[in-house]
Amino acid sequence: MPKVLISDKMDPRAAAIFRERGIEVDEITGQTPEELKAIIGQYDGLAIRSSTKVTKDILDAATNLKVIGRAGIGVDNVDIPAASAKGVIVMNTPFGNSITTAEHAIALMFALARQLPEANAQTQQGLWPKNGFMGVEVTGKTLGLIGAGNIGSIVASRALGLKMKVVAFDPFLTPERAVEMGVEKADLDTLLAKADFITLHTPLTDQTRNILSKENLAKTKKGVRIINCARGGLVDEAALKEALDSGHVAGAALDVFATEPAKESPLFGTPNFICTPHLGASTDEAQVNVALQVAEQLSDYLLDGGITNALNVPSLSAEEAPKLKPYMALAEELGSLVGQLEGDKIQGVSVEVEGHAAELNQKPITAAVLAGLMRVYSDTVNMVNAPFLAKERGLDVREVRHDREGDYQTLVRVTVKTEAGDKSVAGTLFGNAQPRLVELFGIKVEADLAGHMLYIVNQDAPGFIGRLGSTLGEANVNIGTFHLGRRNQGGEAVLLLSVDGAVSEEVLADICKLTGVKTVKLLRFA
Ligand SMILES: NC(=O)c1ccc[n+]([C@@H]2O[C@H](COP(=O)([O-])OP(=O)(O)OC[C@H]3O[C@@H](n4cnc5c(N)ncnc54)[C@H](O)[C@@H]3O)[C@@H](O)[C@H]2O)c1
Ligand SMILES: O=C(O)CC[C@@H](O)C(=O)O
Repeated sequence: MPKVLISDKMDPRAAAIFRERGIEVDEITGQTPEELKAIIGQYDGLAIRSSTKVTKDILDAATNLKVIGRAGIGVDNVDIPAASAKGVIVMNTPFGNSITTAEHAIALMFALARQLPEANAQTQQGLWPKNGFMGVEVTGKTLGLIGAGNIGSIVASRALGLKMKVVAFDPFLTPERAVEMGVEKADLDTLLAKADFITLHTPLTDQTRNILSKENLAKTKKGVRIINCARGGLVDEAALKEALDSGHVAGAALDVFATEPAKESPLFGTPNFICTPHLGASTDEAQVNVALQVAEQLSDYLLDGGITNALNVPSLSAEEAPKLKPYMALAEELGSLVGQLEGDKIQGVSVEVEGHAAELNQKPITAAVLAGLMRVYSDTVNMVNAPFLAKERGLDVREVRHDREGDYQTLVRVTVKTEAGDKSVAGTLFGNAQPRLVELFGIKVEADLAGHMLYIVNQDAPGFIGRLGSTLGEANVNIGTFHLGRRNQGGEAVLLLSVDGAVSEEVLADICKLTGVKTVKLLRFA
């Protein structure tokens, strides 16, 4: 039974789902990194929000971990490259808290426009400050939207409902989508010059870090109000403090800070500055959404191999997973075969699919080929880290999908590029389920790739099989299955034999000495 750890505070429905689906679950929150490190090795899955920092150090201790699920959007608390290198899938729940976060941005915009927190505080102090809080309307004002993805587009729709104009800066926003959203697409400088309010909705990347820098803040309209419910680090906090103090920026609301938890900040106490402690996603509705979603996603993967919302591996729906499973087994066997036969000589890999295979999602098939191929180098390779390892080794990976009708109803072909030329193996599924090799380096040969196998290339000649049988028999090596193919009569022949156990170096050397033998190799399949 797979075991999952919930290490951040999460709606109890997440644990209930794991249990209902037959997964053992522990809920242990508030651990130090050392405490987490001590127990993480027991778990197949880890469900987190933003408090748990999944560092390389934690991942190194996570010897059984297969999947991390973030109940939320941002995954900056997970070392994704380290997870990928370990073959651990990282998933998030990209839509469950979008409305809630967009509403928080709108709430902060109104709080700034009418100085609600300070007016509330002074009223409750008995000051009745009727003349101290002259606000501004949002109607007719321009909202500058930096980042027009899930949350940004919801904010835009709400702002349009409030009769605001919306100007959006997002390099990935197409003109068609901008029209559909009812916003004006602009470059950053135009947005900065036009906006009465600016709201940020991008991830924190090298391009977005300090996107509201001192220089860019200086380009904004005097009296602008700024809202950040996305990620700390998008706004230069020191420059914002200066701009608030000088009155150039009339107000700023931050839900997120460059360092969190933000226990101190030069911004604290600044007039017209308001903040919340990363509450963007904190509503009952959003927390139920993300908890349910993360539990279902982790369960799908751990129980059926379904992959949804993964950030480091192609998605694979729970409906696709059972159809793809035998193909992935076939792909892994073909990858393993070429990996064992050609190993270091491989410079590039092409994965072709035809027939029924061409109707499927090819990415997982390719990833499985690479996993089989790269396993020659490491036992810990799986379809998550194999594409990264292949890239690290500089392998050129290509995918080809054929519409043509071939000899087989379904076929996966793996061709590796070597200095000696391209070499190709192909396989099919018997009865839609049973992987079977059908071609090996241009020679038709039918074989199940399983257990210990002997690969022999020899000159086709009478008497060879008898001599080989005797050599193996004398060495007490039992032959399970025997598959033979040849290019033409008297030409090069290929033999694939399954044998009951490993064959010693001495026996391999004896086979090498048999007349006509060109190559002998012991192969190992799962
Ligand atoms: N405060 C919270 O509690 C909270 C809750 C949920 C999400 N978030 C954060 O909100 C942010 C947005 O989330 P989302 O779901 O809308 O993400 P998203 O991926 O749907 O949208 C992000 C948008 O930013 C755009 N973008 C990327 N680089 C850009 C750049 N250099 N300049 C301008 N735009 C750029 C992308 O094209 C994309 O459209 C994320 O950082 C997320 O982590 C915060
Ligand atoms: O879990 C939270 O409270 C914050 C979530 C938010 O930052 C996100 O990126 O989804």
